[in-house]
Amino acid sequence: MTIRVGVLGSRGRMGSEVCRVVGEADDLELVATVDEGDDIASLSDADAQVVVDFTHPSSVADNVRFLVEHGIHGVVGTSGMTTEVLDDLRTRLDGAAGLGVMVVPNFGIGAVLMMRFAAQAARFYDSVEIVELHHPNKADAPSGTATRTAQLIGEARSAAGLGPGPDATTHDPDHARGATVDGVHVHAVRMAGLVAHQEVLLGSAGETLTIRHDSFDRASFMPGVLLAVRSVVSRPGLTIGLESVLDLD
Ligand SMILES: NC(=O)C1=CN([C@@H]2O[C@H](COP(=O)(O)OP(=O)(O)OC[C@H]3O[C@@H](n4cnc5c(N)ncnc54)[C@H](OP(=O)(O)O)[C@@H]3O)[C@@H](O)[C@H]2O)C=CC1
Ligand SMILES: O=C(O)C1=N[C@H](C(=O)O)C[C@H](O)C1
Repeated sequence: MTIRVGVLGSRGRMGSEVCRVVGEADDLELVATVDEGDDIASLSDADAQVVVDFTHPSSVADNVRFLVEHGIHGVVGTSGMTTEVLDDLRTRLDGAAGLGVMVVPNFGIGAVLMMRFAAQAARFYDSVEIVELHHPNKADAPSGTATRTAQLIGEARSAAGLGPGPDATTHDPDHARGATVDGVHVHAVRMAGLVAHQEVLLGSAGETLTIRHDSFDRASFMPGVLLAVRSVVSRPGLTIGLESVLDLD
């Protein structure tokens, strides 16, 4: 059975790639494309079954609400879905039998593994910090991937009974120590020439471990996007990340 797919943010860096790979897939049909200024109703008018969102952190929550209200499955790559928005979405999906939304902080298979490895390593180290590095056109900081990684590390550290890492800083008027997400320092670099990269640095007496992932091309995200599009139709409710469809859970 062919899945009817719509794309939100279709003229953007990610959305345009998604349109291309969906168009090339034998089991998917691109039925609607929407970008800034277009009417979102064209997604429901075209009877899209699954819509992929790569828009902007300021619009993604409203977009997903539209999808749920119209009985359309969602695959969300856009960053900036807060805990409050996710909780609200979970509640809405509870009342929408059979409908699924996947919110995926990073579709790169290597990035999913990096997050998993970082969470596994977290309990063995006193210190952990994240450095995320992106192209300079990125709107938000820290990245969705870094935020998710920090949450997973924070959960692993609390489950292991670990408190904050050692840090004698008492004076940091310009926030040189970066943002703090779930107790983990996150540093954001924006630089011409980059696409999407992240290092997780872990340290204890006499050693460090660095886990690094690099997306050099947006092609790296496409297998994960296609996997989510094909999976979401049989995954009711809210799914966060690709881990469960990759059998990592
Ligand atoms: N999960 C993942 O693996 C990945 C996630 N991302 C995330 O995806 C998002 C998009 O990234 P990227 O493609 O680089 O960004 P772009 O700015 O290149 O693309 C976003 C597109 O969406 C359009 N847009 C903005 N608001 C709306 C709206 N309300 N309805 C329809 N279209 C809209 C923009 O139009 P205009 O330019 O006119 O505003 C633009 O064409 C970001 O949040 C980014 O972090 C990116 C890569 C991978
Ligand atoms: O804006 C990007 O480019 C990316 N955004 C996502 C994020 O915020 O983590 C995923 C990836 O890092 C690329």
